Amino acid sequence: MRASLLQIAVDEGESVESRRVRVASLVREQAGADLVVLPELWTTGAFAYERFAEEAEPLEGPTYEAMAKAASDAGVWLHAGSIPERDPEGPLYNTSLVFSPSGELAAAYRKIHRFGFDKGEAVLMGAGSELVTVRLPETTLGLATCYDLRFPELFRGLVDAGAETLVLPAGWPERRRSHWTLLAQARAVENQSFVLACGTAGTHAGVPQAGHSIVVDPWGEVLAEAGAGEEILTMEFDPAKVAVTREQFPALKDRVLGLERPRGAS
Ligand SMILES: NC(=O)CCC(=O)C(=O)O
Repeated sequence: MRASLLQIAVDEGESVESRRVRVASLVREQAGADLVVLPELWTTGAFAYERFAEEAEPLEGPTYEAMAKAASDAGVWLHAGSIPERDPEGPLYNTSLVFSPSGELAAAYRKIHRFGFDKGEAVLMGAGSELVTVRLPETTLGLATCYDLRFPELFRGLVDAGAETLVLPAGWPERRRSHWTLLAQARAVENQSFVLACGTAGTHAGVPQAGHSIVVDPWGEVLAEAGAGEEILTMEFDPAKVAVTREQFPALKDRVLGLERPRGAS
């Protein structure tokens, strides 16, 4: 499979509308790829908390429309990163959208773990509660977003639901870049899955972004890694490697579920 990760620069000097048009055009240029991946909240920036409400869109809003069309124009599966979604009957959500090559919505995933502890996304957005997988002809995608990377149980749930390729849009800061690389490799090794993690470049809300989008194979080898700036990371990977790795080193079969708490713990 050929995948292109579009590591978009999110800077305040560019309006949301211009960036949307620019990104749609970059997606169109990926015709011939099987899968194109965009970062988290690339319209506003993942740390631009004060912009979430003003730029929030209904699920089928302007970003949805532009990305559905770009996916069908390019004839690619498109993980369109995430948008600040305005649910008419609820809070905002950090929602990822996946489109088929004909521009149909194949899946929407509301980020489960919100970042910020007692501020930012954690208080401004609602939490998703559903694991989401997407069947492509060559592999099954498991969806997660940015801070989710720190929660291995989510990825185990995705693997139990059939995921072989874990796709993670992010807006990860430069400050914690070492965690990004380490955790992407850990999720790949422990789940014997590909990890495609696409971050942003640039600086928004005063937070320099790490970039360094990364593709890791089920053995934990880094197949491709971007630099810090805006970049299109294109690479080929063989989805059959998941089954081979799981068969030759069947550690997933040795899981022990339902371990008891230590005696005396409440
Ligand atoms: N947008 C995010 O989820 C940021 C996550 C992050 O900075 C971290 O986990 O560290």
